[in-house]
Amino acid sequence: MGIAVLPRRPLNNLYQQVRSICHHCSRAHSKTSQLVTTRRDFGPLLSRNPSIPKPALRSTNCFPARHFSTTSILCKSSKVMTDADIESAKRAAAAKAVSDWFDPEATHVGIGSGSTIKYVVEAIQKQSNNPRIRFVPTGWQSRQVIIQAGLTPIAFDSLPESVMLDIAFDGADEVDEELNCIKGGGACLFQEKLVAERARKFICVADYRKNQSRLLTNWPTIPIEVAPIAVPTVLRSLRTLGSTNPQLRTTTLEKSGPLKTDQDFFIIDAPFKPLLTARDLVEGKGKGDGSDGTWEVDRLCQAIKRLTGVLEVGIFSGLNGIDAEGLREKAAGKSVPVITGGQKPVAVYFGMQDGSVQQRQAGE
Ligand SMILES: O=C[C@H](O)[C@H](O)[C@H](O)COP(=O)(O)O
Repeated sequence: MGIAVLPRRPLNNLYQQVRSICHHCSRAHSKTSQLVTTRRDFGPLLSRNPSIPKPALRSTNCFPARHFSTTSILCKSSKVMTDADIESAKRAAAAKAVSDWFDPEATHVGIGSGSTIKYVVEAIQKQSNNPRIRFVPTGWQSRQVIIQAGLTPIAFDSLPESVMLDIAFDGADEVDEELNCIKGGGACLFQEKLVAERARKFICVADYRKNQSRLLTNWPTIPIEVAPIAVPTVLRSLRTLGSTNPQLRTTTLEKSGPLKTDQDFFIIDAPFKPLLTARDLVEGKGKGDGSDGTWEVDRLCQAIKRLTGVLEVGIFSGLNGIDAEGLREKAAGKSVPVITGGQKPVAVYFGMQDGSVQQRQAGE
């Protein structure tokens, strides 16, 4: 099941905006369709909607369901998905991704953050007990997952200059058909981008809810990591770029104030209209530079990144590891800047509702 929200309306009006679409039949549900929801996912966003009630069966037309992990929508033609089903989907995708891409003889492996990555580490553990592999975490939680699995972490800034990671695995909040990703739903994005760019190949693992043709279809906002002192300026600038209601992310405990990242920075969540792909630009579906209200993924990422006070943007776009390697080979021996790996995954694995795993590779 997926939830779509009418674009360009303030987040606090979501009660009026939500409509639901069945991933299985791709039709909007009637007003009598019901959801079972849980507060487990999207926690940071809940703080902006303190009046959100406890998990319950509710009518889809009065519930901000896209800010929750939707565990079932009672549609005749669709499988009812429980939390356990979604976790199984993540585990299946992780197992397949690791089996296809993890080399037990690797020396350095990047490990992302979030709820899916623990299944990746679980699958790695089953495949290898090679003590020589060093695992590079992307934040505090990621490091804990590595340590608890009995694997050996190495800090990103301890990597020898010449070392590139053999591979990096990570999750995503949404992936489009060109494999651009939104990341940072769990407030990790800066270190994830460092690690993805340092890897020869980045492999993304997610469940079916993240599989969308365009970014900002189901996931509502772009997470942006910002220096605390710059928050008001960046919020203003984001509005001029076309984000209707960018919000500083707070913790679920209101008195704790803004949520802090691993760098002690803040996160702004900025909604935009669904983003164009590079192909959309070629097909003339919009200018993609904000001037006509449309943004192409990579251009929006660059425009936000240029704002003073922004540490990093939760859009992973541009080159992937294979593209970057091609450029490195072309540049060999020439005095050009070092080209690191790409931000985009070379392959994405989605755990599907029916228990299967759908794989999408760059260039398909
Ligand atoms: O900030 C968190 C990271 O970008 C995660 O990789 C992303 O939010 C996906 O997380 P999950 O695997 O929990 O869906």
